[in-house]
Amino acid sequence: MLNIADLRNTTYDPATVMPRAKLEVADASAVVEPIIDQVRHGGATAVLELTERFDGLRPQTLRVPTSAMDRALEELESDVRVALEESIARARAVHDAQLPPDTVVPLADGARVENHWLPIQRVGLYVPGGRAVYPSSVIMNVVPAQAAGVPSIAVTSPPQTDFDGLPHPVILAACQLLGVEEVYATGGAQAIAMFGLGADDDAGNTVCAPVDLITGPGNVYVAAAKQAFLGQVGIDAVAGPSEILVLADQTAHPAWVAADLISQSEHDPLAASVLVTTSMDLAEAVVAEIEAQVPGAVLEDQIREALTGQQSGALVVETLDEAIEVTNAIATEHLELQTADNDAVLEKITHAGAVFLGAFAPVPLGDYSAGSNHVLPTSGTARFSSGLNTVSFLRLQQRIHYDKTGLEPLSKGIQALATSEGLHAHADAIRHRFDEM
Ligand SMILES: NC(=O)c1ccc[n+]([C@@H]2O[C@H](COP(=O)([O-])OP(=O)(O)OC[C@H]3O[C@@H](n4cnc5c(N)ncnc54)[C@H](O)[C@@H]3O)[C@@H](O)[C@H]2O)c1
Ligand SMILES: N[C@H](CO)Cc1c[nH]c[nH+]1
Ligand SMILES: [Zn+2]
Repeated sequence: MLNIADLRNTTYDPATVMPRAKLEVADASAVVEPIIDQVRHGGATAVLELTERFDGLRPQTLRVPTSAMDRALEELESDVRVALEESIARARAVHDAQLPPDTVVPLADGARVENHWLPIQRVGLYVPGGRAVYPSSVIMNVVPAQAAGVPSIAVTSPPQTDFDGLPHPVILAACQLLGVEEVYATGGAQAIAMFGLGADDDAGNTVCAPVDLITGPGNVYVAAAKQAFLGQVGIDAVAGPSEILVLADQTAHPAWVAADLISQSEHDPLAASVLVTTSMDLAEAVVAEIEAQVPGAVLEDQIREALTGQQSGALVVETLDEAIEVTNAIATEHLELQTADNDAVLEKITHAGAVFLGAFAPVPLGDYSAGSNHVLPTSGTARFSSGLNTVSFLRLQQRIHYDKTGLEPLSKGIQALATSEGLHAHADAIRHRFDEM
């Protein structure tokens, strides 16, 4: 089911050896443009109509009523509650530690600059709910926003047929545990449009106020809609399907590697599961394990489609350095290191959204409870971006404090620079303060 490519004694390009699945974002953009337009003109009623069209059911109200939120928490199974609370506590510890300190930089007498971090004022957090529902993504979006001090947090997730057109009750309960009261029952591009534009009811009352930043993972329609708002509203990332790469040598445990590769493939038929190894014996054992573990899996069809796609496979290379080079070139969302000396390999890893070290740090640990964030850069964007974190919800404001003593020694130099740029009014603004014009 997982194809093995033997790259030993061959010439290959690490950058193209493992192509990603083709994501039809352009096609999805054509679908989402009219959806966004409809929300722009029709507000909350349009969001409800579109929800009915794409999710097959119309929520009674777009905003989830408080009574439903309370009920979800009351009815939450105790083992799930305990696990959510543990996951929240660990995520809080990690995300609170990401809060950068303000700094004051004295530069000369009467001259200092301060670096001051400000929270984004209002954020809209998307929690997927199509093929699967993701209460864990509530935690991964809300906790960093709260760590950053965001005062206004709204969450949205698609309505579920089995739950009266409300988002999944565990999603609502997770919101309750986190103290988030503003929750909407809509998904897809219409949810992103609601956040980006705001939505009023037919009488002109605000149902959802527009947000300053939209974060959270989602399918290709969610990604295309986020892309459409780029530049108008902050966007964390335009996410692609989930990805795992396991870099392993002969010391790895084949059944566990196989299970980890299968785990991420159940997210999406386009999910990427890749093994990069120096051991043909391991590659063959992992493939045999996959053949044994997949039949009968709950999401077997989806798993098979993902594992047999061009984006998934096992690559056998000659040396550990080659394995590291291929891994860095792929720049995967999740990287597992399962080698005899993971710390030495880690030193050479430059590109990966998050790195999981050793046999007892599998990706599902990070998906739920490690404390790290599971909203991570996909599609090779780990080359230039980070996973969702506390700083994603902050803006750096530089505060410039100069008095006359501070400005005077720079006066002539600024005038010279401004004149060299042909910007004489800039020079004059300085000159006015020290010379008669
Ligand atoms: N990176 C992460 O942290 C992370 C976490 C969880 C999930 N994910 C990924 O998020 C994705 C979730 O996708 P999903 O589909 O399950 O849920 P989703 O909530 O992203 O999308 C469901 C919505 O898509 C809309 N939709 C469906 N078909 C449509 C169509 N033909 N035209 C217009 N709109 C349509 C519907 O409105 C529906 O509510 C998966 O790819 C998963 O791998 C990523
Ligand atoms: N692996 C996903 C991110 O790619 C996150 C997730 C949530 N629940 C389970 N998994
Ligand atoms: Zn996962």
